[in-house]
Amino acid sequence: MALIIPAYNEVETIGEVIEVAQESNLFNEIVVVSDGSEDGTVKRALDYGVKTIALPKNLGKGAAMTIGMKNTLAEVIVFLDADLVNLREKHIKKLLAPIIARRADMSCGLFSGGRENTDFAQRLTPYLTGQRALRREIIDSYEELRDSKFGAELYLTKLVIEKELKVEKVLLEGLTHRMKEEKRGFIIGIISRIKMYWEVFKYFKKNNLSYNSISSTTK
Ligand SMILES: O=c1ccn([C@@H]2O[C@H](COP(=O)(O)OP(=O)(O)O)[C@@H](O)[C@H]2O)c(=O)[nH]1
Ligand SMILES: O=C(O)[C@@H](COP(=O)(O)O)O[C@H]1O[C@H](CO)[C@@H](O)[C@H](O)[C@H]1O
Repeated sequence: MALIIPAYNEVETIGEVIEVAQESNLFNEIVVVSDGSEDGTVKRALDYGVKTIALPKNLGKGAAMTIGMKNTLAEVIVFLDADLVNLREKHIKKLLAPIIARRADMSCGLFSGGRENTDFAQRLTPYLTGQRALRREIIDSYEELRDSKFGAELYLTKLVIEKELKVEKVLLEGLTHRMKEEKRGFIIGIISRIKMYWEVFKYFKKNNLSYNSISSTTK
């Protein structure tokens, strides 16, 4: 089992995410992909002795996830964002349980009871969550994932629709993340948020997805 953490300038939080994952002893491998970070993300990851790939420039979240997958042979993959706050071993166990028991092909972890604003965002768009576990065999196009940028979660959601995969939604109690406005300040945060939703929207349109089908995957 491998944990992949795509990370773009997440020095504040990545250490805690790696530490919890290491202490859980659940993973054979932890792969951090720094997506052109300019802060101390790479150094912080290396301090923990995990496999760390430092991309020289920012290629987008989908590319970081793809490069992470290409750097492990593990059959079961967990994706966690690097900006999580209050991550606990129980969250990782909950994400993995449906996959290990073969009840589901993918699990989607949703913030619950962490902070109202981050809970709210995930109630609104649960199919965009970055916290997932899956078997690598379900990925049918690394190129598509690589080029998807913030459409990466919609790519995974599209797989669920096309392949009629079984998804289990799990509540990750007390978990939250640093919002863009908290990481980058209000103005740059809002601009990054608009850019992110634009990338999600572009992927949605390009792939002729329907709101009903994507939202049905995390009902
Ligand atoms: O170009 C990017 C943007 C984000 N991320 C990572 O993807 C995860 C989810 O990103 P988020 O939605 O929090 O967006 P951000 O706030 O980083 O724009 C985090 O671990 C980010 O560091 C990435 O690897 N490359
Ligand atoms: O929660 C959300 O609405 C967005 C943006 O979160 P923040 O601006 O960082 O609070 O983040 C989600 O969507 C992204 C795009 O699909 C994913 O990459 C993130 O993992 C997910 O948390």
